[in-house]
Amino acid sequence: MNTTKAKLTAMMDENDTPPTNSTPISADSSIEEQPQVSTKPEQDEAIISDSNLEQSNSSDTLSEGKVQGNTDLISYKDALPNILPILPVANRPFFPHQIIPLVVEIATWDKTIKMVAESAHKLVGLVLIHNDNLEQAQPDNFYLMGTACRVHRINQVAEDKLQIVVEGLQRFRIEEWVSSQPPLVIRANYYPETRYKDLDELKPYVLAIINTIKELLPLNPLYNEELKVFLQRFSPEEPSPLADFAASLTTATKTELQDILETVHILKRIEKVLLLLNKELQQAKAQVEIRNQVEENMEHHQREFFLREQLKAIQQELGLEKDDRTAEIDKFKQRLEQLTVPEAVQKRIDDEIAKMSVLEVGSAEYGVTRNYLDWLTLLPWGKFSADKLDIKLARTVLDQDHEGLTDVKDRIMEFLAVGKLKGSISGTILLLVGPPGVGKTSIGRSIANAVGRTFYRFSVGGIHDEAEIKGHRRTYIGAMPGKFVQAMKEVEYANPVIMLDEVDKIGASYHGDPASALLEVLDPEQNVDFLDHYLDVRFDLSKVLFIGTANQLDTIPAPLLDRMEVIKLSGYLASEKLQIAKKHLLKRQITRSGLQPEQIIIPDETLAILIESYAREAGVRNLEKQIGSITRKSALQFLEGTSTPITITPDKLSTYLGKPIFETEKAIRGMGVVTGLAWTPMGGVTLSVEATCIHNYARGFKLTGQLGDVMKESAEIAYSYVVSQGEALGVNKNFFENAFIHLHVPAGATPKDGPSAGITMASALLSLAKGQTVNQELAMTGELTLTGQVLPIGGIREKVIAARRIKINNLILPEANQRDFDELPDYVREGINAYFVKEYSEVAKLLW
Ligand SMILES: Nc1ncnc2c1ncn2[C@@H]1O[C@H](COP(=O)(O)OP(=O)(O)OP(=O)(O)O)[C@@H](O)[C@H]1O
Repeated sequence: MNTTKAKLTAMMDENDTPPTNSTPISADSSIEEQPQVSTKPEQDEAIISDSNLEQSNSSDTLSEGKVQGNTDLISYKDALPNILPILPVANRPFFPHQIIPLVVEIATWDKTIKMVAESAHKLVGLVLIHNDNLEQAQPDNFYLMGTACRVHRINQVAEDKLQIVVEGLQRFRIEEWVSSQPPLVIRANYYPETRYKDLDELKPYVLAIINTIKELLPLNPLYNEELKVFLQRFSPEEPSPLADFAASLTTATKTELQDILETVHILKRIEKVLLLLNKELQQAKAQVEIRNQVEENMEHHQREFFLREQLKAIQQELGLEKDDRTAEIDKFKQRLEQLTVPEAVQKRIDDEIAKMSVLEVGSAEYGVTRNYLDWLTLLPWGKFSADKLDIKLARTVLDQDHEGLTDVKDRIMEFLAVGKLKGSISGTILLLVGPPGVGKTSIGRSIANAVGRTFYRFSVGGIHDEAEIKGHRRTYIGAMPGKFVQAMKEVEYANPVIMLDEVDKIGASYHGDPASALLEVLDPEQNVDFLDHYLDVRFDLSKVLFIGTANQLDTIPAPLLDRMEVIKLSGYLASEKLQIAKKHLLKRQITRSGLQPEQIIIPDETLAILIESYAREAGVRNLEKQIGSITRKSALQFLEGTSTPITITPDKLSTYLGKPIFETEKAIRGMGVVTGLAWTPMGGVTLSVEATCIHNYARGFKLTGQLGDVMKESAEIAYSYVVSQGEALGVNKNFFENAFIHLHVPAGATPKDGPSAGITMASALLSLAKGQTVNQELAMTGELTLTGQVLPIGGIREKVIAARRIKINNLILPEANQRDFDELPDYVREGINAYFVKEYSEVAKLLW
């Protein structure tokens, strides 16, 4: 033995105790790093020869190993020494049939290995310990039964480790401790291996073991190797090694295995081993089943994956659809190529695409993400149409589309001119105010045409929920962006003309305040960074030209109105309507009915009567409808056989349109009746204020006609004024003493309000009190104060037009409104005698 090795002592590495690396389940790993052991130790490497074994004390052997009955006992040939050095093994006992490489710690076991190496028999006992701590291998820690082994080879495998190859020979019991400190030495009592020849009793058991091992073989391929090694050394009919071998194959616990080692009685041992083997078989089968299931699942997934990949490849090859997700994502990416997306938005899009690539197709969240990406990529980020800003062209477009409206067109041209100088027409919010059908929408459309922008129109009237403007958060089911983002998607450019209809009818409710949300959208300070709740990224609305329309200003929230540039359209005179009808409406309706212009003639005279009797409102929408009825009916006549052009003379109007809707409007005349002028969102109207004395028993004053608070107060002021100033105005001193007066403003079903009928009501009372009918063809408007001052009122243009309609040419107007009147176009003022008054006394003089 060389010096190094002589110095070495051996111990069992704590990881080395399981039988071989073929053990089905082993808690240790280092064993697998051990070299494979050949069944026959190689002589040239052997350090210890197996010759010259000492004779054992055969008288010490126990008879437990003998099977009772007609057993032909053959003792194991080797005689073994009484005094034996031992090494501890952890985790599993070592069985007599096994050959195994063990690694031992030099520091602890060098003396033991030296002792073995220097002995003639080269034997060592391997004994299982209770606590598996090889460093604390004290006598009381050892089980009592172990296996005597021959050491075949010793190799140094590391600085501090030796490997020894051992072959199990015989069971022994520790009889006595000779040395309880390393090297540990005991006196052994052996249980020699016995051959049980022709023992019929054992045969079925042996067969049972063999069959169970056979069953185990296909379940765990590692058993094959073990079995091969075993069969090279033993006949399968030798029950004792077979039982030990079978036990060593199992994954039974340490104590179960030690129990097998300690059961010397062969039949009992075989029974115990069979139990362990069966348990092992069940476990192995269960494991195989689980493995099969897992494999099956994996195969299923793999197959699916494989097929999907193949399908994708084929589709791509054929240029067919890609899978939905890839196709969608590609679509989004393609859209982005045309756009200039802000960085923050691009980041959001990237994040969402990444999310979409991992979500399960068909899951709710996938749908939400896809919709969101759809919106994000459909908006016209950085996409603008070029403004024309050609002033001449704009004028031409406006003139082509609209008759009259000179002042409105002028305002718009001014606006465009400023835009041209500034280089941008955005930032201003126009508001077109006027009665229905006067051309607000069509003016807006013409502006868009003139500057070459896309036009989008929607009504904000009746919006009660802020979310309609700013969108719902994506967490809502069915969430949508607000109207403005929807509009942007629709128009495909980030600088359209957006027309907001019915700004005066925007509502407020418990769902937030739509008016302030609208303000946020319109305000140039805020709309650069407009944040829609759904979109959740900012969109620049500052390049949009917003045009609002409304019938009146009163109901528009002040902060909103403040930011708007108001352009008023005040309804048309009959003469204007005639021109509009001739130049625009008639042509349009003839084309729509499929007629040729020469097939139908509607003379001016007929149009004038049509306007007077069927379409008297401020706008021209109803006029257009009536013309449409005539052209459609004419078209039918052509289809029914008429071949000559149809001329619609005035007398034929009732055949086409039925009875006239309006009787010729005349001012009602009489004592206590005075014609007033009023403004309504539908245009100007005339109204006759009536006063009468119900009785003379008691003084009193009564009002009817659906009057609002302001108008009621205005009536009371008129009454107080006339009563208090009665004498000065020429009223009989006692007239009001006992008179119960009733003042009524027709039409009784129409709600009215405002102070502008003050002088009219006072005049009605005065007429009644004086018993004098007022001058014919006189109409008036003006607010009255208690001291008789006449204050200015609004809607002069509408009121003048209304007066003209009923052919009243003498008007009494507040002096403060003279400028408004003077600014009216000549054709509106034509033939009107306006009397401007400052005090009621002046009115009184004009009445008779
Ligand atoms: N001055 C005009 N010249 C030519 N056509 C006109 C003129 N004014 C109105 N029209 C025509 O009358 C019809 C009604 O006009 P439009 O729809 O613009 O009215 P509106 O003021 O927007 O009404 P509403 O307030 O009800 O929406 C349209 O067909 C329009 O072209």
